[in-house]
Amino acid sequence: MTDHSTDRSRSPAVQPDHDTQSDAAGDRAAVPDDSHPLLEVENLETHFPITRGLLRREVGRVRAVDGVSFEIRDGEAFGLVGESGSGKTTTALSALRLEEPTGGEIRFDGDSIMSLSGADLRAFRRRAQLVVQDPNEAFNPRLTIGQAVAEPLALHGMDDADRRQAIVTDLLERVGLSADDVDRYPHEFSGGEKQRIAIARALVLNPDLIVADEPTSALDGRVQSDVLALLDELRREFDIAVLFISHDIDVVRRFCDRIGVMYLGEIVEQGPTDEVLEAPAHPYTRTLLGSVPSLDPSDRELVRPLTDTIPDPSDPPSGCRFHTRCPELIPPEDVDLDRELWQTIAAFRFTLQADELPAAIEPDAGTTAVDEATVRETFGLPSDIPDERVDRGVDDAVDAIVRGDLEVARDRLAEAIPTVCERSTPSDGTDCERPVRCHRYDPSVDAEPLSWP
Ligand SMILES: Nc1ncnc2c1ncn2[C@@H]1O[C@H](COP(=O)(O)OP(=O)(O)OP(=O)(O)O)[C@@H](O)[C@H]1O
Repeated sequence: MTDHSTDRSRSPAVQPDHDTQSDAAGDRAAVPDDSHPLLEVENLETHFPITRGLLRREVGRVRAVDGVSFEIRDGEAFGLVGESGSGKTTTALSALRLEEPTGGEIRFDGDSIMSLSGADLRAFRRRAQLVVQDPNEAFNPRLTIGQAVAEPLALHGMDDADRRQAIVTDLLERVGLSADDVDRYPHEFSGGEKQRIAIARALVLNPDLIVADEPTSALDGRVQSDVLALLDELRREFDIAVLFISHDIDVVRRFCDRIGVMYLGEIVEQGPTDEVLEAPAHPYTRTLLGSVPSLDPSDRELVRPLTDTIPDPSDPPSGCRFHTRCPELIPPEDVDLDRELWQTIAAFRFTLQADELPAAIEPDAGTTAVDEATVRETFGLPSDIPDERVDRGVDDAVDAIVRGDLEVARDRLAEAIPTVCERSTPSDGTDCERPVRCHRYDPSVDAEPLSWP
């Protein structure tokens, strides 16, 4: 692998131009589209085996990351956003080979890092640094922060102690601490200060890429904002690319040039931050935002998933992984119900499937058997549905619930309302100007793409 770090004149000891702005939002055009791809992730897969017994026989796999592709250009901030468990951290750790990918390809500065080892892997790690969520994890309590920040320099062969000291004090001042702090210990600093020191430590080897995994989520509001502004300022000063992990859309909005939205191990939508957040195309992105943006804030349409249960990544739903929660689930071609009724019936089906049973109809909750009226009322189901097949399926399912046979209820609904979203796996659709993994953007599927005001 070629080491370009010496080509670059952004050693921490060099004074860069301080005339930068701390809020990323105003300066997104700073990364030209044709700039160099620094990190290329292609079809990345990281599965964790689930084992049983003394012989640790493999009985399944957690598909934490399952076919993820993105790239980050020089100096660009790319964010991964999604609910807890969607695979953001595993993607970030895999990109650094701190977690071993089980498939796919990762290139850094044009070279594959998949089979690096020994000195080559160390050289790569020098250029790609990690900042973790909890700054307490980042420090050995027995080392002063001066020693902690200098440690990577010594490990990578800088023997000159005076030079190390000069770089460390310079960096500490840049992150808002004082040169006098070098002899103090981690416990003497607040959480926000420790995260600043962790950032100084990540910068000390003059990296090209920083992977920041929820770097501010352990901090309070104001401190969070200051640390974020610092990270943003430094990445611009030193022209560092950042892979930024967060479940907080507002943080990502402020910091990232482009984002990828993750759900159950996949990126379902990616593109420039403003475009994705102002015109979210994937139904999952809309549920993450909680509403569809509108020019008139009083006209915002609230968007909620059909069910709250995130499926198990060791057994993800077939077809589109979001289909069990998707408010835009595509009805069968021959079914023509109004949108609200269709959503009610789909929510009925997937609530039963997820075992999210409301207390009123839990089979073992009450002393009296549940009756049909209660089931219909609980799920908001009308007594008559203007589609014969769906009406019969819902009737059968309601009867089965009254008998306490949930298995039959689930089967009847699955038969009555099949959907392409469950049957086939979406590719990144072509009816949208950016990659969106949803059947609604597949021209061969009979369904309207989503629009926004
Ligand atoms: N070492 C591991 N062994 C088995 N399963 C794992 C391991 N690490 C992560 N997982 C599982 O992989 C899935 C993705 O986890 P990951 O931490 O990457 O998600 P995340 O989006 O970063 O969530 P969070 O925001 O909660 O950290 C989860 O189901 C998690 O339980």
